Amino acid sequence: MVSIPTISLNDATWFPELGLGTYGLRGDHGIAAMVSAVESGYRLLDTAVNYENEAEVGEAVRRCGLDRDELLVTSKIPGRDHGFQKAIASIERSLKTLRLERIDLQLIHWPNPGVGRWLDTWRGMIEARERGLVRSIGVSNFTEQMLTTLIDETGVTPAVNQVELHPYFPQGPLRAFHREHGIRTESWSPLARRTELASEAVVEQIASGHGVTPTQAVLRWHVQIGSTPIPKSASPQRQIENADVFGFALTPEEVDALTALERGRLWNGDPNHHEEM
Ligand SMILES: NC(=O)C1=CN([C@@H]2O[C@H](COP(=O)(O)OP(=O)(O)OC[C@H]3O[C@@H](n4cnc5c(N)ncnc54)[C@H](OP(=O)(O)O)[C@@H]3O)[C@@H](O)[C@H]2O)C=CC1
Ligand SMILES: O=C(O)C(=O)[C@@H](O)[C@H](O)C(=O)CO
Repeated sequence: MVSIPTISLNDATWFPELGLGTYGLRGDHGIAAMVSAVESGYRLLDTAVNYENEAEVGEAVRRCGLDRDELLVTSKIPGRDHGFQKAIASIERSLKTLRLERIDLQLIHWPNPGVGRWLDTWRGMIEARERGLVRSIGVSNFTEQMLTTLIDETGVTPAVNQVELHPYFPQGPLRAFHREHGIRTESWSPLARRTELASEAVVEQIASGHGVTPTQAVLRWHVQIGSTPIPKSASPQRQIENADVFGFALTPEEVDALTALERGRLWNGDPNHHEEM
């Protein structure tokens, strides 16, 4: 079993330095994959209303037999549920589907600028936290400008911003903003969804120097730039490989060499334009 270290979020709750993405993990196979991840040491399961697997995530939490307080579940409000009351109702539906009494980290999945209600949605999440439905609140795919508005208008700083982040899109300016405001960065598609990243010469070279796999070198890079990666894997073996990145360290030069792979977003997901209902 791998021991995954934790950090403190800006609301003084704990948060792991690495978690499990669950997009595409559904049905009995999905539950088994999540349970095996928890048995390997994962303590954070990342879901969303739109993944249509909250029922499976809740079942995995119950089946793995750990004390509920030892596990964190993240879910995300979709664009169709934006608005103050609609956000609260969305969270209540998620709790019902999960069959859990609390969501540990609730995020706004995408700002959906065309809907134009992310600020009201944030206010709804603040209310949901006050009612004890969720423990921590954060956002996903928010820009510096949007984060500034949330903070200025409500006085509540998101605990987390989960964004596309990998060596091809290292998000330097956004990470600097997060650091300045005490927002934890979380990396989605941390392996760039297994595009050619793992076979980049520089990744292979760094990995072989440490006696680890290219995937482990990439995940270690996330840890060292201060972002929590949530790699998805359905395979128990690959889950262990992905989590086993806390026994070696990249040099600052190696971190920089991976960051230098930057070439931009891999998908058409600019939060200023992307709409996802
Ligand atoms: N907030 C947002 O807007 C978004 C959030 N997310 C979240 O981020 C999570 C992770 O991102 P995702 O897009 O899934 O992409 P990842 O970068 O995590 O890549 C997942 C792919 O890599 C493969 N893989 C995983 N580990 C290994 C390994 N060690 N060796 C070889 N192949 C491997 C997986 O296959 P296999 O399962 O067979 O191992 C899968 O095909 C999602 O599951 C979701 O929870 C994702 C997109 C957007
Ligand atoms: O997986 C998620 O959480 C998403 O939001 C995806 O739809 C993501 O936006 C995507 O796949 C973009 O191509």
